[in-house]
Amino acid sequence: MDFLALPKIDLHCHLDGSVRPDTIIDLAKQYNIELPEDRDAVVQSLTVPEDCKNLDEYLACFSLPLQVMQTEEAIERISFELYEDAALENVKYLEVRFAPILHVNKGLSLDTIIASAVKGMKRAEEKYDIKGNYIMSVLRMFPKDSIKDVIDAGKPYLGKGVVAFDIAGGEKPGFCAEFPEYTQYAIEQGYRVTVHAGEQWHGQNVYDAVTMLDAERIGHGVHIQGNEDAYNIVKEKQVALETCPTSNVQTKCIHQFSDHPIAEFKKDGIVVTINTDNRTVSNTTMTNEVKRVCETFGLTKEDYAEIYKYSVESAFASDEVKQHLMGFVEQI
Ligand SMILES: O=c1[nH]cnc2c1ncn2[C@H]1C[C@H](O)[C@@H](CO)O1
Ligand SMILES: [Zn+2]
Repeated sequence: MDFLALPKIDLHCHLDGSVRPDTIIDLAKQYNIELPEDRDAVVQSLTVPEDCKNLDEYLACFSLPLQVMQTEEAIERISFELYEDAALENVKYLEVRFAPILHVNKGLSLDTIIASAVKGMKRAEEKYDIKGNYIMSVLRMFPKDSIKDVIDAGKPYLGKGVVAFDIAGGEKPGFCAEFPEYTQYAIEQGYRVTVHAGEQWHGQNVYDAVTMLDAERIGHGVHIQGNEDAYNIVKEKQVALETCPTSNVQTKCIHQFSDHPIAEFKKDGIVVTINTDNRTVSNTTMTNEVKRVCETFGLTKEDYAEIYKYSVESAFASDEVKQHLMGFVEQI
């Protein structure tokens, strides 16, 4: 298979984890933000170390990108460049997520932050054969008082570049109990819902995210393995798992790539998708993720076509866009 040429879909990609290192350097110089001593050191600070111990250490790599992403121009540019990078490797549809509340440090309003991200995406959609949507993330460890503000700020963009609500950040057992009020509010406003769960070993969080938070998709979800209730509900309800295999190895969600359950899940009728999570932090691309999954687990073109179709079906896109994306299946 020519993995670069294959049509691809990425449903789980963080904006702040997917910034080009050279853009960070450029913007940091412009804004007088202190940088590590040379380009290699910048790349090192943005990319997860080989011996990363857990998700919390992984999340430390977001500090520098977030420092530069505090102006309209920076957010618009980074959004455009992410869609451009994906388009150039034949990603036909990309859902990008980020937490608007992490971009208010220099006084931007939530509206300006969201508008800038959407504007960069629209500019790339005009230039390249790619379509996209944004997902508004909130962080589990942050104070809850701004969550509804984020949901309200994204509402005018629903169907115009924003589609869904997500809960991200470090994962603790039982976190879902704190969030039904917020996912319910998001659903009432017209958002779709996806939740990061079952990434740091807590399969029960996946069950809770589906039953308590009405999550339609789950970010990662790897740890349904070992939790019968979680496994069964994901299978029965055909909840799509947004798996991000390279990231899962780095955060120690799994031990090594060949231990990833994606192929086993697929064989058993679970809806699996292949995604990047963070192109820069995880030092990956969709081409790399699809190649590694297909080669490690001996997946055929037909297997990949099925996974591609799962991604189309579970995308938070309009029917028109889904139909357009289905048109690429024959290129697989
Ligand atoms: O894989 C992840 N799990 C949980 N949280 C994550 C992951 N990747 C990124 N994040 C967090 C850090 C970012 O600052 C935030 C919004 O994109 O989402
Ligand atoms: Zn993620």
